[in-house]
Amino acid sequence: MPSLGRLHLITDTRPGRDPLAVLRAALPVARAELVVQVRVEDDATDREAYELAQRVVGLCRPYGATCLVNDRLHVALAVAAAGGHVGAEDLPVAAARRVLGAGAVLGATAREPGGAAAAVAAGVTYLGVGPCHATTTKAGLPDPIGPEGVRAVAGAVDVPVIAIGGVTVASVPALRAAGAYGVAVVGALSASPDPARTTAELIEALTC
Ligand SMILES: Cc1ncc(COP(=O)(O)OP(=O)(O)O)c(N)n1
Ligand SMILES: Cc1nc(C(=O)O)sc1CCOP(=O)(O)O
Ligand SMILES: [Mg+2]
Repeated sequence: MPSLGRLHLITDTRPGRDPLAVLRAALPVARAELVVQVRVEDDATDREAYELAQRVVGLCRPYGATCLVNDRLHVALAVAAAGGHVGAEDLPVAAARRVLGAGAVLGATAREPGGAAAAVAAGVTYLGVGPCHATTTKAGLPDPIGPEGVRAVAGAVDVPVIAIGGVTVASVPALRAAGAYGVAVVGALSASPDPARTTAELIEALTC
């Protein structure tokens, strides 16, 4: 399995957003360091998810970037994505691993060390850990765990920890210092007036 990219861009498919424009700006900058997670709204159809994921796979290929699909693992298989991401309301990790196969990239959400260790034992490639900071992108999340919450998880597992939730360029150093291997962002890129520049800043903060 190739090494995991450090910058995870999660597609923002809320009304008025243009996830493919953001992706086109980020790809030439981040290249193989970019992991794109196709995440659609809950009320999106499988056909919509499939068509978006197909386009993302095609855009990622020339840059060696990785495409994952959130929740809908049948869509991941259908577009030959590199893998998928699951959380507490999705398929259990062991089942997701069986669906995707041994060679796939499989991420799972973890919010504390116990859940993280269980996900590792069940076969994840990486963990999405958060919410690190307050976010307006997703409702219904628990209170932010901050860098200290990331530190607790990172210290308990031996897979890459991807910090998520309210992550900005400014918050990356503290998250890295806490043991995060990389970060996942929605708003930091989709709301940026200059996504290419913000990508460069995120990559610099993640790799310096
Ligand atoms: C990298 C990463 N971490 C966490 C999540 C959240 O997944 P989940 O808890 O399943 O919530 P939804 O994204 O499905 O609403 C993620 N997607 N990516
Ligand atoms: C989809 C998602 N999952 C989270 C979690 O903590 O499980 S936080 C989140 C949204 C991240 O968006 P932004 O970068 O705009 O804060
Ligand atoms: Mg999910």
